[in-house]
Amino acid sequence: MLSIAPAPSVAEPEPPPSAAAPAHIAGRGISVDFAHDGVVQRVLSGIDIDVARGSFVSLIGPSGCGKSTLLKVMAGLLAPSEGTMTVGGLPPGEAAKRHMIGLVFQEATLLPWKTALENAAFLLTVGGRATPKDVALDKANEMLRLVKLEGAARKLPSQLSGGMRQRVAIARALALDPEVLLMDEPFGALDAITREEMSRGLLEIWERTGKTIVLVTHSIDEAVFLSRDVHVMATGPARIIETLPIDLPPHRDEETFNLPAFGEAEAHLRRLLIQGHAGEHR
Ligand SMILES: Nc1ncnc2c1ncn2[C@@H]1O[C@H](COP(=O)(O)OP(=O)(O)OP(=O)(O)O)[C@@H](O)[C@H]1O
Repeated sequence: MLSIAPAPSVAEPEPPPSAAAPAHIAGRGISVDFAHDGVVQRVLSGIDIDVARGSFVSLIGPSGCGKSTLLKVMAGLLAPSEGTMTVGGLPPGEAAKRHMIGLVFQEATLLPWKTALENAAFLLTVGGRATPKDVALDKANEMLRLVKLEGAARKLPSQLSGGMRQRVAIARALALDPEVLLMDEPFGALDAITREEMSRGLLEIWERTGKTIVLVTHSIDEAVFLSRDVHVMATGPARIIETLPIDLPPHRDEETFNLPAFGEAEAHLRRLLIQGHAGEHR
């Protein structure tokens, strides 16, 4: 089980935002068009989304509906064709430049010739605001402790399991101390048990750090277990068809799966996804 060791310099979670607090991530009328052989395909259409500071939300929807595309707009990796996105009140590209955004993808994409520790330190050692190497390695060590991987600091990626590599990728993203963590199917390539362990570990990291987390996942269970809100997308072109607040106790553990509210949320999301696949919301 991925449990979390003390990490003294990590900020305590912030108090819950008041109803009047502006959204940490705010998208208004987001549309994205891609051109193929001169034909324009509208992938996202008029999406409005608000993510409160310190919240944990998931995006779920049928394969190919545009979840990753929406995450890329939040990350500043893709400019919307229409609409505006802000992160902490800034355009996402500007927020990314200020290290306000951390990214974790399905593949850990570690540098194979660097150790786990050096990989976790990597983003701190590149770019215009590079940190001195000893400071970067101290921070990376602290992050490896946070993801319970300090014992593997000197190992190369080829000597780590898939789950361990993904934990290094999470440590690397957290090392810059971003306000926002955007995660695209981070556990998609892992087996079911490792995936559950990683989910519980991620929840502990979120509870400790108070980051704003947006997770793209295909797993309804994972979305319900981890999220405060689940945004459900449908295809053709993608829209958010429902935002479901997850009515479960704030602290979640093994027992959470047995609560009636868990089963109800899961069944509701399953129905919405089936409708989304069938395009009933078009
Ligand atoms: N750079 C691109 N150029 C052209 N089309 C693209 C590009 N990126 C994504 N698409 C198209 O946009 C649509 C949405 O893709 P996206 O990866 O966002 O979906 P997704 O919901 O994340 O899918 P999955 O769940 O399978 O990962 C797809 O039809 C895809 O082919």
